[in-house]
Amino acid sequence: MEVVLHEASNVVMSNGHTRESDSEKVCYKPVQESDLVQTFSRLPQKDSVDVAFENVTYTASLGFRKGNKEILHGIHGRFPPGKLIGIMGPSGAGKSTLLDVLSGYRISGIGGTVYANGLERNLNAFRRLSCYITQDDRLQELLTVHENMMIVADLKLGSRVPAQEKEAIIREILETLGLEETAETRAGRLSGGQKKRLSIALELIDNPVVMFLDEPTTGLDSSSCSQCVRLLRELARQGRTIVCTIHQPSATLFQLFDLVYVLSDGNCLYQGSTENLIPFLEAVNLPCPQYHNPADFVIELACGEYGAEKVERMVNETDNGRSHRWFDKPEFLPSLNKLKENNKHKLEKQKPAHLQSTSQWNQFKTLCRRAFIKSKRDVTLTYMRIIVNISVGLLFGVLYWQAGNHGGKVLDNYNLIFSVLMHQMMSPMMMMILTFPSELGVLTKEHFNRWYSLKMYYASLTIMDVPLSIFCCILFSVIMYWMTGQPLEWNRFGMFTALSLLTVFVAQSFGLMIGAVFNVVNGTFMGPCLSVPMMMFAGFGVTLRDLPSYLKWGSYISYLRYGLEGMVGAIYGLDRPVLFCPEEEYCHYKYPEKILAEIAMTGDQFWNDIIALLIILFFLRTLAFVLLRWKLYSVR
Ligand SMILES: Nc1ncnc2c1ncn2[C@@H]1O[C@H](COP(=O)(O)OP(=O)(O)OP(=O)(O)O)[C@@H](O)[C@H]1O
Repeated sequence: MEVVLHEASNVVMSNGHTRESDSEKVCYKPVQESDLVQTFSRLPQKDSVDVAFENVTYTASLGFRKGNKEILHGIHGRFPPGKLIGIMGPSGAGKSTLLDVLSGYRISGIGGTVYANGLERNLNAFRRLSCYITQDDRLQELLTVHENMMIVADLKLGSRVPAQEKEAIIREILETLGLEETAETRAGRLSGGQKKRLSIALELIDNPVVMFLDEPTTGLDSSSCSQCVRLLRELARQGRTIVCTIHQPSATLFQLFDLVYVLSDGNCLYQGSTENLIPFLEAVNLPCPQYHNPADFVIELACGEYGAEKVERMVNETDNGRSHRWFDKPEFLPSLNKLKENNKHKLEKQKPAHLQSTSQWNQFKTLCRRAFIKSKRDVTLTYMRIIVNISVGLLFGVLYWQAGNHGGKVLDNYNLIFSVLMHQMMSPMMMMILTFPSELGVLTKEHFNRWYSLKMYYASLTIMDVPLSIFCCILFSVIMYWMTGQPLEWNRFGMFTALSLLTVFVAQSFGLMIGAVFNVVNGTFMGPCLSVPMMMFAGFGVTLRDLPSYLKWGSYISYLRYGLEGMVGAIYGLDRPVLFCPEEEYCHYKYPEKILAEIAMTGDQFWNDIIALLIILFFLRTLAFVLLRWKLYSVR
């Protein structure tokens, strides 16, 4: 399929005239059954959507006792299908906020009504037809363009579409977007314009009929900007409603938009066709100076450079977006009531459905596959984890050489057990705190665009790390256990390793909980800070017997306490015989019961410790999920 990017149909001249080019001019017509998105023949076909909004307000909370701030002040608007619509305005005018409200990304602090085809928007149904492309391209940079597309095809189309058909869909989209040459290039190595096109391509897989794009041209050079806007225009021509915010477009870029919606400080200054902007300015007695880019001029007006009274005049003329007078052929614009009549029967047929298009199992499988490819591509962290575990194991081995079977080195061995716990706690926890926050941006975008449910993302995140964690833990335990001369009995080694592994999993969950809530800087501070009480209550410095009664609760919630108690039991419990002691030495703790009594442990609590660690693990994993969910929704 060829790349077909039409030239602009009308060129706006600064004298207010428009020059018609040879491409077809699209008029508004009522949305009907036949208004299907025709291009991308292989994609699921859907009806076009006419988006309208009335009296929309958005009030942001400024924080505890700081009150609220109204950002959008009861604006109205109409975004018909088949049009490329640009939301323009100076910085801080409320463009992104309006886009967030219309796309359904913002869910709190909103007033007014948003309509889809004349019917009050049902948020979930609307989200199934739309997508949101963020300003920063949150892509899987380690995956190639084709892999990215295939993963999304698997997530969105599932197994009901055969692999061959998916390949054909991907090829069609990549060719249309001019990305076929880069199919085998990693997303991280693409140019800015290519990344933007890939972001669009990924969303096109399930053929959304409404596309919201936040500043798609930011960071692109003029030729990539124009290529990107032309592409959006072409996608709009296929029946989609494409709404994007745009900062200050050049005259060439401006003319590519069909409709513009100009905001100034949360009010609508102008709503209408691009070519009607100049006549509109003349009508409000603010003619655009000759040879001046009308887009620049209207932004200058919106900034208040020519006085607040002029802004008010324009807001009054458009009736804050209620007026459709400046649309191209407004007489063809169907009324909301008419749209409602035409689409009422669809509302009745609507069945509640999941936001995601495929089964949970399919999402889980695909996310695991993606995580596997990513870990194969970037093996640095994997190697580092293996190397750290080998090095620390060797270091402990050398430092505490054969301390485990020596009656004179029991206290050293006790210190070693605590150090092992420190190692098993700190590295997994810090790894999660440092890596997880960088995933949040991508997760927010993909989750909002309904690629997968949070549950399945979380399940794949939990499962995918298990094999490497087990491998690293066993590797470390074997080296350290053997070199430090711990009792060479399978059951003791098994108990020791099981407790190490559970400590690793609990620490990972603890790190995930912190990483889900805090950014890297705050998390790096909070992680070790919150770990200090865990160490204090582990029974290492102050034995559990000597803990003041009012602090006893601390020992029940410290997961290190169960790790320490269990490991000491595995090494010195189970009726271990008298330890080796050279004749010339005095070995105070050569009877294992003596050390157990000294540190107030019985050595037979293994199963209790395992159960306690499992309960803590379950609790922390659940809490981390709840916090992650809260984090994802709190920003909205
Ligand atoms: N959650 C919030 N709390 C407080 N103020 C907010 C919040 N969200 C947005 N604002 C304010 O609302 C105004 C509009 O913000 P918005 O991001 O929509 O502007 P914009 O037109 O997209 O600007 P830019 O082009 O610079 O991105 C700004 O003054 C911003 O500071």
